[in-house]
Amino acid sequence: MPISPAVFARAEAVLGELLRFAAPADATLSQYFRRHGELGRADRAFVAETTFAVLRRRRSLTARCGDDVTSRRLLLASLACVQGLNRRELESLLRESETKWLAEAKAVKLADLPPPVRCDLPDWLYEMLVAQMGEAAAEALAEASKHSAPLDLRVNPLKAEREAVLARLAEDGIAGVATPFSPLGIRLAGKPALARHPLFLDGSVEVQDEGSQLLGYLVQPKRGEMVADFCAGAGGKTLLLGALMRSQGRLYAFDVSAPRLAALKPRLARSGLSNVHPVRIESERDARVRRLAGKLDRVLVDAPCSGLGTLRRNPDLKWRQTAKAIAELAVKQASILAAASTLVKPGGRLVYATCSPLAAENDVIVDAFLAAHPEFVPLNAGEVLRAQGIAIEAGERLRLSPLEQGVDGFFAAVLERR
Ligand SMILES: C[S@@+](CC[C@H](N)C(=O)[O-])C[C@H]1O[C@@H](n2cnc3c(N)ncnc32)[C@H](O)[C@@H]1O
Repeated sequence: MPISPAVFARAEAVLGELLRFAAPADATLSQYFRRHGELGRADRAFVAETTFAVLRRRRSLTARCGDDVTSRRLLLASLACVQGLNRRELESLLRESETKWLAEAKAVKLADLPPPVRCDLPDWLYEMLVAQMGEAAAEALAEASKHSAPLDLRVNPLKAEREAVLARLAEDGIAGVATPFSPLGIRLAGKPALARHPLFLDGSVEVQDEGSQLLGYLVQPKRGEMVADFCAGAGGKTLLLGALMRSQGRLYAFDVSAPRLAALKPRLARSGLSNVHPVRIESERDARVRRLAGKLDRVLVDAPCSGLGTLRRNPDLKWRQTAKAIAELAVKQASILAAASTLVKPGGRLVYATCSPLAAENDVIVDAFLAAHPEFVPLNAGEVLRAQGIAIEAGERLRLSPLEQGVDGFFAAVLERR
């Protein structure tokens, strides 16, 4: 089917909005779709996929476009050079005057472009990654981060078993397999709309990247324990922690954002959990936090971070983040980790995690914390996971990436109070 010029024009309009970077790309896209209810499912998918494809490779596509960089040309260059559509497939869209330009765009060799351009990273981020892991690894990570992520589900063990969920999904024509690491994960082959599926509505499954699921296993909460998810947000990890506790004990879901905690409410209702206590706090030094000092068995700090480990889902982040923002985040991360650590009782566990590959947000924060808090000692993250039957190659600190494990980029350190 030739691409309809009308749908292409929609993609052009959306890309124009996205490239202003006024808001997160997924929010801008959802708002556009809400304003344009007349767009069907296939058209929405085309708009979403083609515009995100440009965000993933904005810098190399810009280089291909030459002097005249427009949303239209970026989209055409992406369709031709990345998605590999030929002249005939693009016939319905191409203007006479564009054929020579497109041939030139296609002739550009990625290998001839400067490394940050061919990696589709801003200079500052490319340099940070190279300083940390070397050129080859930075380039490989950048490449793996340009692919779209699969849709992962997590089975809610209070409501269902993974095998039964897989069988039910297959009956409904939804192909999926068990994830290699998380005992509760399912990786779907496509991206079906699940919001109205009975398994989603009755809380048997939630959408959660496998990497995010593994962080719950690092916390490893037990029934009846006192636990806090310090930066709970909309509760992706809270729900797993609550289920691992078999809905027994007390699980505080702290966050400074009321809208995010509000988004946790319907998910909690579906999950069947009754041990979760969402609490909006003013800051990490809130009196409601201080009151729990020394009382908790496990605390997860899923710190606010650059999100640069989630570029497969949020490719706009690499263009919206700045080195200055990373430095500011680091100050916040250190402060949250220090405050959260005061809740942990002797023998209790503290897990610090981010969805960023940057040492500045990860090892630097944990190293400084350990230096200032000799009462905490590191546990080996790989051993913690393997002791639960999760066969993963990991050392003291967990480092997950789209390149190595095919999941979002996560970092986690497991600490124990003596
Ligand atoms: C990485 S997100 C959490 C994602 C969530 N844990 C999940 O799995 O869906 C970080 C969260 O930290 C929250 N946050 C920011 N500053 C905070 C603070 N000082 N104390 C607690 N939470 C904070 C943000 O509102 C955001 O929801």
